[in-house]
Amino acid sequence: MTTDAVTVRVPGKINLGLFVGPLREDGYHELSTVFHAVSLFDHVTVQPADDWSVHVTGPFADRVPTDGSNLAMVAARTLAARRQRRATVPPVRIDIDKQIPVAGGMAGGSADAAAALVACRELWTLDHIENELLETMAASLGSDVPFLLHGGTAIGSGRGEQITPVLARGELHWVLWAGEGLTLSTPAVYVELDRLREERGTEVGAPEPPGDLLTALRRMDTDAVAATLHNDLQEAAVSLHPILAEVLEAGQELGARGGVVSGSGPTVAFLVGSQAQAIDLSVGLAANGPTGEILRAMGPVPGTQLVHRVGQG
Ligand SMILES: C[C@@](CO)(OP(=O)(O)O)[C@H](O)COP(=O)(O)OP(=O)(O)OC[C@H]1O[C@@H](n2ccc(N)nc2=O)[C@H](O)[C@@H]1O
Ligand SMILES: Nc1ncnc2c1ncn2[C@@H]1O[C@H](COP(=O)(O)OP(=O)(O)O)[C@@H](O)[C@H]1O
Repeated sequence: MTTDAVTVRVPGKINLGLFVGPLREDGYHELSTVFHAVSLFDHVTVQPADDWSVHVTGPFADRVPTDGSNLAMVAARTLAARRQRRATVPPVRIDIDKQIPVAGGMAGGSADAAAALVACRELWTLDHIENELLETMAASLGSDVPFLLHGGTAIGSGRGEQITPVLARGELHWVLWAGEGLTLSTPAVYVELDRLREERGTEVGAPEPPGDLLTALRRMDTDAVAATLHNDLQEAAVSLHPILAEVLEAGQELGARGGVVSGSGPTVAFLVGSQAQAIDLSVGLAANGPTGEILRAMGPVPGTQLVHRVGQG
């Protein structure tokens, strides 16, 4: 049977803990982060075509590039280059249903790259490309990409690309605030953190995995998780977009157990105790908080998953 189209589902992520070490010589910062995949999913479909192309639909589609810079396209071509050592592969048309906010600190581009790797491996029946090699390719595409292959809750170390799964029972309920048209560039936020640290003369040591957060996750104690949410990039994100301080305050006043900027932001993630509380908080934020899109999600959820394969033959 030949496969005509493959669809893969992939989640966005938030960082429950993000501890940033010193700037390394290669331009990256040493990290210790706790990634958490949440139930906002992009769907990426690949099918053979005459030319390479990307087509994006969904609420955030107008903010996503459809040229060769789209990370799903970069990923597919990276895998094709690998395959071409053995045989040529036809170009693919890539369709992305984009539900993860763009340039929001939820790794939507990285998610699409991870999905494209898995979808094209299936489409091109590259069974000899094992998960380990796929992870190496994922890391070459971006520091967040290996986590999106795994999903769940996991520690990221190195520059974030080395993944160790974390035991986390049960579910966490989230309300996400994504500023309409508000974006932040990841490198710009890291640069701002370095600037703030230099201004203050802060000594920066090697980042450590956060023991208190990991214990709270093992017990799935929502209040303890809320109390240990932490992001070293938050002050840099707030410095670049001061409205984020108002968003964090509004969420707390409206009943969130805890709140944190996700990754480099500007998406803000609020933790609540149940689905009912998530509905209450999202209604409150929509009515009384700073203007933004309010989304609800739960985590942890799995990483890339094959959801559909259409074949003939
Ligand atoms: C901040 C985080 C937290 O999970 O996520 P986002 O908020 O972007 O989703 C990540 O560290 C982002 O990872 P990702 O978006 O994959 O970044 P990459 O493409 O690897 O790197 C883009 C740029 O970010 C900076 N960078 C990234 C990772 C890292 N550990 N140190 C860095 O200084 C570097 O300037 C690098 O050139
Ligand atoms: N498939 C994609 N989805 C989203 N953004 C993409 C994609 N491919 C490339 N980009 C670019 O990557 C930038 C960062 O997007 P994203 O991964 O959503 O944010 P973040 O790094 O904050 O998590 C966007 O501004 C966009 O120009």
